[in-house]
Amino acid sequence: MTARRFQGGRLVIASHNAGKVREIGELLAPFGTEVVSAGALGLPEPEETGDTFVANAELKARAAAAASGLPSLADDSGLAVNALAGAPGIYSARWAGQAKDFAFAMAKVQSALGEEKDRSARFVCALALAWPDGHCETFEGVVEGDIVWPPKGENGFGYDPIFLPKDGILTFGEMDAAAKHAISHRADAFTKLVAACFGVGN
Ligand SMILES: O=c1nc[nH]c2c1ncn2[C@H]1C[C@H](O)[C@@H](COP(=O)(O)OP(=O)(O)OP(=O)(O)O)O1
Ligand SMILES: [Mg+2]
Repeated sequence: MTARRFQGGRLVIASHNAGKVREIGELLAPFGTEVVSAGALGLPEPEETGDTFVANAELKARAAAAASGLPSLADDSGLAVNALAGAPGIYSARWAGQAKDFAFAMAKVQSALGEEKDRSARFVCALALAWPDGHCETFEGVVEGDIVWPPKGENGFGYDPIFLPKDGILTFGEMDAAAKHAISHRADAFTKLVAACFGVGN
């Protein structure tokens, strides 16, 4: 099955996370797509009742497309730590609580790991592009790495200061945007989305 192509016009970024909205804008910049965020349109933040990243991305994209009447792109992502059986996983945002306190969420990851030797983890990103008629395309990306402590760097968002990508020397929190986009889970998912829905001749 070939994917449905994005035909141009306005695209809703169906996220209420400013860090994500910024990164998605940077990743879409080369395509000249006119974007508007869910927040700017005053769209509600749907409850994330899915039990996978893909299910939650689909649910957010479909809700935004139905409410706005525009194609909508959602991102559901998170940090999965191997020694914690994949936690916080789809609960990554919820670990930061109502206050969205990621210093607290990062400390929770570190204390859950304790003396554990296996600090391997991955960031996962599911992207869903939904149209107002209910059609939806989904893509997944991943980046492998390790949890480090203490947190390092002021760049990025969320758990970036404790994520050291495999074979890297800087955490995502220390990298500039371009360096993160060269390897991130979000950029990996984007490459697949672009090839399927924005590419020439499919
Ligand atoms: O590149 C990343 N660098 C650091 N942390 C990250 C990243 N990508 C996801 N994360 C963490 C933090 C985020 O809060 C959570 C996603 O949770 P998730 O529900 O998908 O997003 P969200 O609630 O923050 O915004 P929204 O649902 O409106 O898009 O995983
Ligand atoms: Mg969310």
